[in-house]
Amino acid sequence: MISHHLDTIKKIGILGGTFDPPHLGHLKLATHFAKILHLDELLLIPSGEPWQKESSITPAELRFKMTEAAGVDLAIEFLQLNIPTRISTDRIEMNRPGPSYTLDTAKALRERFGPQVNLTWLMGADTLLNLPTWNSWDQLLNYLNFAVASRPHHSLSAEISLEMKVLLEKHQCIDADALAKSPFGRIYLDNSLSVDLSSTQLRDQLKSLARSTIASEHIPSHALEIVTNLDLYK
Ligand SMILES: Nc1ncnc2c1ncn2[C@@H]1O[C@H](COP(=O)(O)OP(=O)(O)OP(=O)(O)O)[C@@H](O)[C@H]1O
Ligand SMILES: O=C(O)c1ccc[n+]([C@@H]2O[C@H](COP(=O)([O-])O)[C@@H](O)[C@H]2O)c1
Repeated sequence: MISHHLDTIKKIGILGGTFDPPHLGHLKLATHFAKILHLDELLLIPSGEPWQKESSITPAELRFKMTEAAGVDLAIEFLQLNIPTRISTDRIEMNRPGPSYTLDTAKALRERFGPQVNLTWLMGADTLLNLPTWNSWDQLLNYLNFAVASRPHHSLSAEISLEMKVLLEKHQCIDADALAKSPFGRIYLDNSLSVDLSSTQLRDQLKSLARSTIASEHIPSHALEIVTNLDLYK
């Protein structure tokens, strides 16, 4: 009876990022969590004003277009893998003026979807390590769960701060199912991903002569079309 009720709770995953540009690391993260968390929906949310990034980032509208295009590649992958999660790219942070604070987004999504749904913010290990620098970070778990994927060069065990240890002691759950049962307030650490890719590395590679060969292996094809057509990152 109880488990039947829990199975009917809607599960929404959120992948926020600068996406400058989107890459296969983002797609693998999304695919992995869509599968193991049995997500009904996945929102890709390009940050409007990523206040911790350099000022030289690509304009938000172009990053949105690339993210939306990457969403098409992701949808094709989901179809091939029989993952029923619906994907959308959301303007919520682009429509809000000022620095993009995740807490504002979390509150707005909670309003939009209601108190019952499972809202889970997907992230790589680097993001969890950086969390204590975010605006009002200690309030985020009142609205969201966190699903955290391992990422090369960002070791949680080696780099974790004392405040993050305290947070994990209080909120960490043992498996993906436990997280899926709670609308907010849980952290699940997952060790199965190891994708050695970053947007920074790709932007550097796109400046080089071997631009097209390198990029096509690591940037989803519809997003790469925009990069190529607009000659981005040269
Ligand atoms: N290779 C990866 N493995 C696991 N998580 C990743 C990977 N790449 C990005 N992510 C996660 O995706 C989210 C959005 O990342 P973002 O758009 O900043 O990409 P990035 O590659 O980290 O960019 P940059 O190199 O510009 O910092 C973050 O939570 C980040 O941890
Ligand atoms: O809320 C904050 O202060 C905050 C600070 C840094 C990053 N974030 C969010 O974290 C997500 C990943 O960020 P980034 O910088 O790795 O692209 C993205 O959705 C950002 O808006 C949020």
